[in-house]
Amino acid sequence: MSKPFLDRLIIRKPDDMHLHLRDGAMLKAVVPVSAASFSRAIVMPNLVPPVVTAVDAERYRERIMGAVGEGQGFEPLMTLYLTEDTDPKDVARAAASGQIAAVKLYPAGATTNSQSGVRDLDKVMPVLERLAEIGLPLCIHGEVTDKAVDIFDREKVFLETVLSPLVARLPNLRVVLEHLTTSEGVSFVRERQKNLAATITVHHLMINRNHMLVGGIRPHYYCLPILKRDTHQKALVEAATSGDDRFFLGTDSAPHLATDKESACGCAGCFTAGNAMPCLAQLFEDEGALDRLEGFTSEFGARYYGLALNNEKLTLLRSPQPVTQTLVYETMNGQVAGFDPQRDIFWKLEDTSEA
Ligand SMILES: NC(=O)N[C@@H](CC(=O)O)C(=O)O
Ligand SMILES: [Zn+2]
Ligand SMILES: [Zn+2]
Repeated sequence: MSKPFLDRLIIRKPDDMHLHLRDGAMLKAVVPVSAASFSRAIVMPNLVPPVVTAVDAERYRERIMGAVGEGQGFEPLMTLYLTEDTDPKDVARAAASGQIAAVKLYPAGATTNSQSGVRDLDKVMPVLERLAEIGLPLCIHGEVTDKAVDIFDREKVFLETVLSPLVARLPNLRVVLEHLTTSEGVSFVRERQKNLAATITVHHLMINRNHMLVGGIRPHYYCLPILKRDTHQKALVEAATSGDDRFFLGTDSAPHLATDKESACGCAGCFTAGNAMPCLAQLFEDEGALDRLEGFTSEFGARYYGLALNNEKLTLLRSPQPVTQTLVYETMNGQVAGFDPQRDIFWKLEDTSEA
């Protein structure tokens, strides 16, 4: 028997556990896009200059709130950018006052605006020890930066040479391995009993490196960690749709101006905030796992971070025809390309703009 046909899906409003909102004109353009689908977001601190102190985070939070659209609700959950000069006492104070939800570790040079990140893990050990004591999560961009390591292997090598010894040394440190891209990463998370979870992005679930490189190079799919081969994509889909609560959504929606990506040396990042939820509804439906979407997008992340679940709802509608995706977003400084999932998406957000 065929499954009952659903044309409306109402779920607890999602949280985006990994999001880039930038600043200035870009911030104004992208905050309302995220707020349409998400109640809360873990906001990445890789601005220029980075969000390093509690005061930086507080000011940034205010700028974000100033960009939330009329009638929208949105709660930014702030993070601090870990540097080799970060003071453990400052972090503990900011955590105790509720100003931050996590600290973010960027290996220096690994990704966009990571120059101020960590070169020598020993230098930040006092901060990590304090995080383990107070139970504040450490979000990690898990790639090595060694020039000798192939870009497609950088996550796997990070797990072996950095994360494995780190979690052995600090078993009480609550880690979020961000934007997981490999089957090795999926296994690594599954094998640990506690204090390790991973975010998975929409783009790593929907596409693989062939979509980026076959028939022409598509700069809007260039992101870090770089898209891997389809076997890894399949492992991520399996993890995300399995109902295992150690895997949850972090879109890593990372807007750059189109001109900065369509370039001889283009920026890394995919802007997925606008159609993240319709894409995921399609993916979970195609996998026969629509009943597991809500856990992945709206429950597992909140629980890992020790947050109450959202009470608001998000309604997704299924249309009989594929829905045209928004591929161009305007900002005061230029255009940003929306994510093209390269497959038919029948789901869309309910339009709540009319009274
Ligand atoms: N993911 C990306 O490709 N880019 C992110 C940085 C990051 O999350 O690594 C960005 O800030 O542009
Ligand atoms: Zn990253
Ligand atoms: Zn990111």
